[in-house]
Amino acid sequence: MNPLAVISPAPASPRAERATETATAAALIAQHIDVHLGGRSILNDVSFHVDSGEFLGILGPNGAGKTTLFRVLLQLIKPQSGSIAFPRPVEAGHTAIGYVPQARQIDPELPLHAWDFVALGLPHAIRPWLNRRDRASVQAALDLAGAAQLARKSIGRLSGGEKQRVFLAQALVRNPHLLLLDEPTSNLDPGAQEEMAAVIDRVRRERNIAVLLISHDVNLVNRYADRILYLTPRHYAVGTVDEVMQTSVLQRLYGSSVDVLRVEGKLLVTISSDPVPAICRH
Ligand SMILES: Nc1ncnc2c1ncn2[C@@H]1O[C@H](COP(=O)(O)OP(=O)(O)OP(=O)(O)O)[C@@H](O)[C@H]1O
Repeated sequence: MNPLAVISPAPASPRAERATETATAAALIAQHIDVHLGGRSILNDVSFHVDSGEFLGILGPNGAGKTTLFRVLLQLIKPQSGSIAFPRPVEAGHTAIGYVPQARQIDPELPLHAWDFVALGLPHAIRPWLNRRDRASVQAALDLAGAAQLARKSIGRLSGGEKQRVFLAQALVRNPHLLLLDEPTSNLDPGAQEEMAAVIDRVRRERNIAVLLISHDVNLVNRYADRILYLTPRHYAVGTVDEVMQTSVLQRLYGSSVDVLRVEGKLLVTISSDPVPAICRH
């Protein structure tokens, strides 16, 4: 197994050394993150890094702590222990993180064009006018997200896939080094999921943005992610899809009988239960 693929808990020092080795290209280094909420351990000694321009897929069952991890990275939750570093210096006109939260609800009657919705992501959006540079930033973000043709449409009237592009544009408007995307393809049909993932992949390549994308679709992630972080309530693994999506690795993560099958080039995860194995929703 690649030495970057780790199962928690693991000895502390080798991981710390690896994080230091990758510091030059890293957009994010998280080390030994522990989070307790409501008296429960949610994240247990989680360490990983993401390089600039890298696509890290985040998988795991409901309640594993994926969104909690994003909230930690956004500094909305302070971990009980551990450290987070964003090694890339944030130049003028850039920001460290762009974020698209999970399942954002928009009133269908909201009288706001997609263009204005993206402008709300600017640092000084609440003012009577936008200057030329602000307007250029909004247009560039819409172009990058493949949403330019939606600019003058009401945000509430857009389809699910169109809205996701506009959400992505808003997250891009301040030129982030890191994009946190919480299930941006959920509730989309397979074609729209594929389109959205392809747009995200293009964005990170063109702009050298590190992408962290939470998804329950291992096959979608498999097509685009350089590596995955697989979280379960007690343990985690990080590495390439081939390294992590193995029966032996998932059995250690889940602590139960799990099978990873490859059927016609697609990954299928089943949790064995009597009498019929259940297909696992990550
Ligand atoms: N503020 C809080 N106080 C107590 N428990 C919390 C809090 N926030 C989240 N949790 C719990 O932490 C666990 C992880 O939640 P989280 O939303 O991070 O999971 P997730 O992996 O993103 O799940 P899903 O795939 O369903 O979105 C859940 O059991 C949740 O109930």
